[in-house]
Amino acid sequence: MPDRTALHEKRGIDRIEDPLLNKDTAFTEAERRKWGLLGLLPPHIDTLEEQAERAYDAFSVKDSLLEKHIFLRQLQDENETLFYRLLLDHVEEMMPIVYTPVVGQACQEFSHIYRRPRGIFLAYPHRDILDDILAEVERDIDVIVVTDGERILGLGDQGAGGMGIPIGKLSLYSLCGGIHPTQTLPVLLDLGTNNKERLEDPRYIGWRHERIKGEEYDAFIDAFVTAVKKRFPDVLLQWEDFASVDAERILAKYRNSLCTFNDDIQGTAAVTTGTILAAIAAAGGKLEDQRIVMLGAGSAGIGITDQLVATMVRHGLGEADAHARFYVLDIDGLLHDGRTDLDEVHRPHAQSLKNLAGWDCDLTKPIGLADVVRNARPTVLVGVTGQAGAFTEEVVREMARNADRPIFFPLSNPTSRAEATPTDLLNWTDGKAVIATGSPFDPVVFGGKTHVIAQCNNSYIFPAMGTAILASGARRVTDNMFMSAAEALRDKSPALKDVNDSLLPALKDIREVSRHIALAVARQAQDDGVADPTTREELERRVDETMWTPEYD
Ligand SMILES: NC(=O)c1ccc[n+]([C@@H]2O[C@H](COP(=O)([O-])OP(=O)(O)OC[C@H]3O[C@@H](n4cnc5c(N)ncnc54)[C@H](O)[C@@H]3O)[C@@H](O)[C@H]2O)c1
Ligand SMILES: O=C(O)C[C@H](O)C(=O)O
Ligand SMILES: [Mn+2]
Repeated sequence: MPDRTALHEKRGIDRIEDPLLNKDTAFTEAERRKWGLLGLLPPHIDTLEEQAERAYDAFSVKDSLLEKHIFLRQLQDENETLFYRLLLDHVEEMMPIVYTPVVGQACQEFSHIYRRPRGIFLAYPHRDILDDILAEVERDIDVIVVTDGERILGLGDQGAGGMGIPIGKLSLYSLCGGIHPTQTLPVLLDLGTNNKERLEDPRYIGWRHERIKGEEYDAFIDAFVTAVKKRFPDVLLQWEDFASVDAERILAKYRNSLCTFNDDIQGTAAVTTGTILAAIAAAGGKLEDQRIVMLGAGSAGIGITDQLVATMVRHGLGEADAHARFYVLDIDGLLHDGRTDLDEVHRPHAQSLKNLAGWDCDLTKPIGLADVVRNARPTVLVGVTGQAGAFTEEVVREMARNADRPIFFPLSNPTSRAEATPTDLLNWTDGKAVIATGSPFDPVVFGGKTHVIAQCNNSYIFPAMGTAILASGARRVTDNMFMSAAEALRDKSPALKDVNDSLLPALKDIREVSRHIALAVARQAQDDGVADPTTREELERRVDETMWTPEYD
């Protein structure tokens, strides 16, 4: 635990204005006297519960989702304990407001709804003094989430507005994983933006410049990582919403030199593997018997395919046989070994043209999704394109002709980017579709049956990853840790007990689920030798100790 003694000495209005110390109307009479707060506060003394009820009333009268987001963000900046108490009391209602999907709109509108700063903005013109900037952070930090804002959900380049994402992700570290908010730091690397609308917007708060790329970009990232290692040597550094090429290069370069992971690649892979395993187990099948189409070959698509291949290999399949079960498509169609435009990351995922002999389509032209589904007769279709409607009616109906319980995962965020809606999927498959989405959707009633739609979002994984790493003192993040997370999530699937139930546990149980995953991951870190061994009881004790519940000290 960091030493927060110095911060605790704040008095008067400074104490009220510090969101980590503020109790507002819940300061007791004794505290008001001790800290010079008498007169600054109205005389009534509330409990935290009463404050949460008042805050909920105020939240409820806001008439747009963005207004609700602004309200909650403001509360977070005023009183973090109350913010998290309120969120925990209303997880299902409020998580979509502070996180996906509304956070997407908040990033797009960031410069217009901006109230006050949170976290650290590291802009390119300050590239020589990143150390000095981080040295000014008063607190010891255990978790950083960093973005350069270039691929914000499926909404593209949002420049400095991308800061909404690290803020939202870290809110979930505290809400779901129980990491104390004092220990978290959102970071925005401002290397410019190529979003014309932002550049032309007089209100834009970012560095008004086209994006820096190439060697200068890499040097900036290197200076950032060096500065982080110097100021916070043991920090967990999570990369989020970078363009795919940068995401992969950065992860490969730094994953063995500090405790770090990329959430879009690895967190997404773990949640999707866990959810697919649950879907298949619930239907009585085996992963290694599936034929899987991955629509989208970016960070998410490649990360998910890699982990599913690794899972099949763990289940006894040879690596080549496992790869042959996947059909991965990018914007130019199916990846196959006849294509000359594939890079190193994509080549292992290319189908062999030999395997496609006999396909009823022109193999010399780009092979689209409809061709793949007609010929390969897949049982699972995952969408990670950022393209709404990419699962067309034709494709979905074809899937339903070939599989009893076709599995559809339109995972793109936010809601407006989902490859298909659950309602369409159920209509087009006569209710046979097994569905999980990236953004939250309401349950759908079809044929008199209510289908609860699981939200297959990396939010089931990354907060637990943080808890596990802090509790175990892990020094690196291994692939096995993500495998353990996926399996631990699968084991919590309500569908394993009742095939008609949701594929994933309800968000109201997210703390319990995160704790379960965190324990599995922490144990794996020990088994992998990246954390020091302890007894199981000791590890459990540390996980529980790491998980803060929002209460006033
Ligand atoms: N549910 C989750 O937890 C989760 C996690 C990560 C990403 N995502 C979502 O997945 C989407 C993609 O994320 P990413 O990081 O992989 O992005 P990315 O930009 O790295 O990759 C997008 C990929 O989709 C391909 N593509 C685009 N249009 C296509 C089309 N019409 N047909 C076929 N392929 C097409 C591109 O060629 C590219 O390979 C985003 O919308 C993001 O919000 C969801
Ligand atoms: O942010 C999310 O909701 C999930 C994921 O990290 C994404 O980029 O879409
Ligand atoms: Mn992301």
